[in-house]
Amino acid sequence: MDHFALRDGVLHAEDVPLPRIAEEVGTPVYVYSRATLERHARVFAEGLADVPDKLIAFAVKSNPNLAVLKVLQRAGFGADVVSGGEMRRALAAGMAPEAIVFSGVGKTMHELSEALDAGIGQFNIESREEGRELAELAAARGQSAPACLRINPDVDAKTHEKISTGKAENKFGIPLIHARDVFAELAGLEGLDLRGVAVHIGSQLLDLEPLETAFGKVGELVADLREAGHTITHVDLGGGLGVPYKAGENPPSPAEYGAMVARVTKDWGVHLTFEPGRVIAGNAGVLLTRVVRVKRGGNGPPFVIVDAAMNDLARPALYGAWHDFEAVEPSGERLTANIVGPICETGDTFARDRECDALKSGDLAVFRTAGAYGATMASSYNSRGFVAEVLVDGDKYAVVADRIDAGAIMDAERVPEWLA
Ligand SMILES: Cc1ncc(COP(=O)(O)O)c(C=O)c1O
Ligand SMILES: N[C@@H](CCCC[NH3+])C(=O)O
Repeated sequence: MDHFALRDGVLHAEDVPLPRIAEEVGTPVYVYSRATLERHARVFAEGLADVPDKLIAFAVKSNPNLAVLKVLQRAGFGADVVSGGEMRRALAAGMAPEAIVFSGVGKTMHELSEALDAGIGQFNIESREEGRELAELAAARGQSAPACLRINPDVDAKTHEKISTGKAENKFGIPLIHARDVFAELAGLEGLDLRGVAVHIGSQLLDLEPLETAFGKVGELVADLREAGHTITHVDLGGGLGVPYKAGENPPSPAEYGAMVARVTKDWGVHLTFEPGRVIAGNAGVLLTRVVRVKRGGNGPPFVIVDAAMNDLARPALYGAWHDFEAVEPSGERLTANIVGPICETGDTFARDRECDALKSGDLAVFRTAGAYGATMASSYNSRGFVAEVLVDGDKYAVVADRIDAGAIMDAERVPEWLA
C-alpha cells in the first residue's frame, strides 16, 4: 500500500488529505508518514533475518526529527550519530545509550567526552590521532571506550562524488594499508576496547557490487587481525542503500542486500551493525508547497514559482538531484516547466524542462522522496526561516517541528553597543 497516494483526485498522506495540512499548518511543510517509516523499518529488518546478531542503527543525519526517531526507537532501532547534537536527540527519543554508534572524522574532545558520559555503545574511530585522544580521555576517567576502527577500502561506490566516502581520496576512515598497524597500536591502549572494524562507502548506492567488494575487504582484514592475535567481535557495515527517486531507478531491495550480507559474512562470527538512513526515511516524506505564481519564460518553458526553496530542500541545488514533483489535485493536464523557488540565485531551481502536472497560482504540489536529507539540510538563507514538519498517523496528524520564522532567528542576534 502506498501511504502517499491519490484518492478521489486528491493526494493523501495516509488518510489525511494534504490540502487540510496546507490549510491548517501552512506551506511549505514537510509531511512524514508513520506507517511508511514503520513499514520500511520492518522490511529492512526482515531483509536481515538471516543475520542473527545485529544492531540496526538509524542514521540520524538523514532525518533527526524527534518524532521520527521515536517511531524508529519503537521499531527496535538504535542510532548512528555524527555529532553531540545528534547523540542528544537519539537519547531524547529514548534510544538506549548502548544502541548508539558515533561516527565522523571530526569528533571534538567535548563530543567524545559527552559520549563517554552517556555510555554509548560504540565509537567508530576514523584516525590514529582520534583513537589516541579517545583512549587518553577514557583512561583518565577509568573508562574503556568500546570502539571499532573505520577503514577506507578504496572502493568506488558509483554514486554522486559529494556523497561517496570510501575512495582513497575521501577523508573518511583509515586506509587499508595502515589498518593493521593502527589497529595494533590502538588495541594496546588502556582506554580503548577496540573490538572490530567499520566501513561505509557512500550513500544512494544503486548497485550491490561495490558494497560486496568493500565487505570482502573487511572480511580479509578481520581474518588478518585475528591471525595477528586480536579478538574481533564486532563489524559495522554502515548504510548507503539507495532509494528510487524517479521511475526506472531500481535500487537493490533490502531482501537482496540482506541476502548478500548474510552470504558474505556467514563465517565471520561477529555482531554486525547497520546504519541505514535514506532507505528508511527517504520515501516516508514529502515537501508540500504552494505555487506562488507562474511566470512566462524568456526563450524557454514557463517558471512555476513555488513557496519552497533551496534553503528548505537543498538536494537539487547541491547535487543536481531529481525529486518527483506532482500536483496535489491534478487536473489531468500536463505542462513542461522550470520549477523554481523564490531565492535570489539561479541555483534555486528544483527542476528544468520538467514535464509535470499543469499548475497555477495557489495550487498545491509536493516534492517526493523528501523524508531523508530534506529538513535536516535546511538553512535560513534569504532569511526564510525553517519550515514546519508534520507526522501523519492514519487519519490524524501532529506538528512535530514548529515553523521557525526569520524573526525568531533575528531575535538570537544583536548589534554590539560599540556599533549601535
Ligand atoms: C557513517 C555513515 N553511516 C550511515 C550513513 C547513512 O547513509 P544512508 O542514508 O545512505 O543509508 C552515512 C551517510 O552516508 C554515513 O556517513
Ligand atoms: N546529504 C546527502 C547524503 C549524505 C550522506 C551522508 N553520509 C544527500 O542528500 O543525498
